[in-house]
Amino acid sequence: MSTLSLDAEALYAELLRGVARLLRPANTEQAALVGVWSGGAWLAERLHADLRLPGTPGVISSALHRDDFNERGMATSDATKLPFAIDGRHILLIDDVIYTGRTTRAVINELFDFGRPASVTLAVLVDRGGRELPIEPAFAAAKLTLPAPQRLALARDAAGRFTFALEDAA
Ligand SMILES: O=P(O)(O)OC[C@H]1O[C@H](OP(=O)(O)OP(=O)(O)O)[C@H](O)[C@@H]1O
Ligand SMILES: O=c1cc[nH]c(=O)[nH]1
Repeated sequence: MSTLSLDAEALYAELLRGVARLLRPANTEQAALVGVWSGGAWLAERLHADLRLPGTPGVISSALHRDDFNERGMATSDATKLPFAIDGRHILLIDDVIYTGRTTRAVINELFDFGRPASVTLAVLVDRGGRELPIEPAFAAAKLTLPAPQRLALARDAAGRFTFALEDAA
C-alpha cells in the first residue's frame, strides 16, 4: 500500500459543496442521503451532520444484487438500513469511488426492492473512470485515471478524518 497525494479532506469539502447544490432544487423533506456501504456510508453520515439534515441517513449494501456475488459473498456488516419510506423520495446516493459502475447498478436494484423513489442521483468523492455501464455521477469531487490493477481505498483516521491509500489489487 502507498500513500497518494490526494487530500481526501479537501475533496470531502468539495463533495459537501456539491451535495449542498444538488439538494437545493428538491424539497429537502423529500430528499434523503443514502450512503453505499462502506466508504459511502461514512461520507453520507458526515454530510448529513454537516448539512444539518433532518432524520438519519440511509445505508445501502450492494451485496445481494452484485453480479460477482458468487465470488464476494456477503459480510455480516453488509446490511441495508433505510430508516425512511423510499416511495416518492429524491434519493441522493453517496459513494467514495466510482469505477466500473457495477456497484451503483447493484445498489439501485437494492433501492427499488424497498420502493419507488421519485429520482435517484449519485455523488462521489472520486471518479476514476473505467466505466463498464452507462452510469454517471451528477457530482464528483475529483476525476482521475488509475491503472486497472490499482485500487483507491478510503479510510478514516482515529480522529475521523478521511484519507486515501492506493493499493495494488489482489
Ligand atoms: O464502480 P465499481 O467498480 O463497482 O467500484 C466502486 C465501488 O468499489 C468500492 O466498494 P467496495 O465494494 O470495494 O467496498 P468498500 O466500500 O467496503 O471498500 C467503492 O466504495 C465503490 O462502492
Ligand atoms: O479504485 C477503486 C476501484 C473500485 N473501488 C474502490 O473503492 N476503489
